[in-house]
Amino acid sequence: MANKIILKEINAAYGAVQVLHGISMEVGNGETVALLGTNGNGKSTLIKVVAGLVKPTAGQALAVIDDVTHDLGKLSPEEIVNLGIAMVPEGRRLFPLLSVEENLLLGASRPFARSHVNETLEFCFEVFPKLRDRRTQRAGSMSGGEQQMVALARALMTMPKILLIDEPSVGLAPIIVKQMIDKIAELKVQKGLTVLMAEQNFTQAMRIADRGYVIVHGEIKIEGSAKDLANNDVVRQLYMGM
Ligand SMILES: Nc1ncnc2c1ncn2[C@@H]1O[C@H](COP(=O)(O)OP(=O)(O)OP(=O)(O)O)[C@@H](O)[C@H]1O
Repeated sequence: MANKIILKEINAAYGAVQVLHGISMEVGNGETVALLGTNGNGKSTLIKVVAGLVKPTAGQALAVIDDVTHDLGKLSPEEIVNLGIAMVPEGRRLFPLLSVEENLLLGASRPFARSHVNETLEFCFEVFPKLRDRRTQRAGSMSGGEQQMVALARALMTMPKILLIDEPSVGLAPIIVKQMIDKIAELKVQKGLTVLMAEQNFTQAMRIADRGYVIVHGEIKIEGSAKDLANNDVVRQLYMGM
C-alpha cells in the first residue's frame, strides 16, 4: 500500500507576508526526500503545511495513506497525526520536566498507537538503547543529541507511515549529526517509512536522500537526485562555496 505526499502550487503566508510561492513537489512511496535551503527560505513552513500547522493560502497539499488520498488543507493537525503522518519539529519541542519515557508515551496519543504502546516503546528502546537506560531522566537534562533521539522516538510512538523531520542536525556536533542521519536511514528501511526531511546540511542529508529540492525565497529552484544536485553549479555555490 502506497504512502505519498503530493504538493501542488502551494502558497503560504504569515499574515500579509507570503513565504511560499507556488511549491509543487512529491515524496513517493518509501522515498526519502530532502528539503534543502539555508535559514529562512521556507523549509519549516513547508513541513508545517504537510503537518497541518500552516494552512496553504492557495494550492493543494495531498497525502496518500494506504492508497487513499486526503486533502491536508482540510484536516486539523490532530487528524493528520491520526492518518499516520508524524512530525519531528525543529528544536525538538520536548516536555523538559517530564521523563524520557513520559515524553515517549505522550507520542502514543492516537488511538491506533495507544493499543500498541508497549511494543512500540520496546522498539524505540531497541533503536535507541540509551533511551532505555535514561528512561526516568528528565528530558530537559539530556544532551542535544539525546534530545533529538527522544524527539525522533516520540514521533515513532505515533506509528507513522510518513515521517516529517525538521532540521535534525541543528545544534549537534558533526559526529552526532552523522549518527542521527544514519539512524533515520535505518528506521526508514525497518519501518518502510516515507520521509520528508528539511535539512541545511546538504552533505549529510544527501547521503541518505533519494532526491532533494532546494528552496530559495519560498520557491523551488532546483530538484534532482543526490548526484544531480552535487554537480549543480548553484548548489555548489550555495553549499560548498565553490
Ligand atoms: N510564525 C511566523 N510568523 C511570521 N513569520 C514567520 C513565522 N514563521 C516563519 N516566518 C517567516 O517565514 C520565512 C520562512 O521561515 P521558515 O522557518 O519556514 O524557514 P526555514 O527555511 O525553515 O528556516 P529555519 O531553518 O531558520 O527555520 C522567514 O522569513 C520567517 O521569518
